Amino acid sequence: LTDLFQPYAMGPLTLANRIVMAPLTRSRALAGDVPGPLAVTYYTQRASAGLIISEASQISQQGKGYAQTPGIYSAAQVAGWRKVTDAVHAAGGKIFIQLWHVGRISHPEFQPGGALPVAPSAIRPAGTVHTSKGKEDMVTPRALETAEIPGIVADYRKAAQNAYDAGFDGVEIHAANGYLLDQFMRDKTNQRSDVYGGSIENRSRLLLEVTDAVLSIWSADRVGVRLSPLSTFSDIDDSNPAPLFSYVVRQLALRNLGYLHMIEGNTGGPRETGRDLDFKDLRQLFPNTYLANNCYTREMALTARGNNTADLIAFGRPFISNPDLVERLRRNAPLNELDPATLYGGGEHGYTDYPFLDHTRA
Ligand SMILES: C=C(C(=O)O)c1ccccc1
Repeated sequence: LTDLFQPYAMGPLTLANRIVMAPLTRSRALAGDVPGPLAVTYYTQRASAGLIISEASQISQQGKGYAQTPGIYSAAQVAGWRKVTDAVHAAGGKIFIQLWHVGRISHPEFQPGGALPVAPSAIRPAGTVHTSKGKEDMVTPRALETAEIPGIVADYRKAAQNAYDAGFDGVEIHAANGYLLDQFMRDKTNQRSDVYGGSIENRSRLLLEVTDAVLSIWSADRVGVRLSPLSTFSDIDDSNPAPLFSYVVRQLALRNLGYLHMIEGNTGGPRETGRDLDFKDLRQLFPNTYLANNCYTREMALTARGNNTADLIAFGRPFISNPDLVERLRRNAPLNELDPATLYGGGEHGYTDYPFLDHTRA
């Protein structure tokens, strides 16, 4: 018998079950990068998740790297998100927002005044970015001055306050998948010689300063951090991830954060990378909730609970095509297939029109 579908106490919150909707970029924000009415429907349809973590939401325009991703730095964005959180709460759900700064994974088209994207060091990422002109190579970013860092920390603090004003139940700091905070932590992208570069302590400094800024707004039990120690997504990597992420997890544990959200393996798969890092070791360092993610199936989630290798399991793509994923997993019912053509951009097709098991619900 499994407890996967039983309530779970996470600090002041009681989650209806141990199934979490992972953050999923859908590129459907409206003008001003405001979540629109379809977002209200989309998240409300999925409110049966024990916890919803919103799509990554940029803390400033500088933190934006993709078309139509929502922000959490303007009054209009806060008002848009308020409609989402009110509707999710009315449906009995719980929702955190993921705070995002893309760093170098961007393009001047998205940047204030057409400026270069910013990063710990001026190292051009391999890969392309979708701009209005189509797929373009990414550019060499500008290395941030040491004096600019406090301003970015302040942007995270303000975004955390905005998240509170927008009615979220908590915030997740996005420190995964090769974006700004990950770029600072990993030595492939951070070759700074100031207090934010070189040693593990220095490369982890920005994440911890951001975490402390968020903790000046939110109680620790409503704050999570997402990490992807072995991911190479967005051309990120580190020469020695085990000691780096052991240090980071210990530091997050000292802050008594509500949860650690771990992408186990390479983002989107494979889970096995052959690298010398054991996620069980990282979990042992963290006393509170461990939220495991990356290609989990129903069987893997049941096994994870059976072996207690994770407290909560986050599902991404399955939640896109199955608004009632929890009920389908509970019944071991068939899952709707994901339509990759409607993952990013567009309107309701592939967003709010996936069917429920009991077809009475639209
Ligand atoms: C925020 C993302 C992440 O964390 O990987 C993302 C962004 C664009 C496409 C897919 C995923």
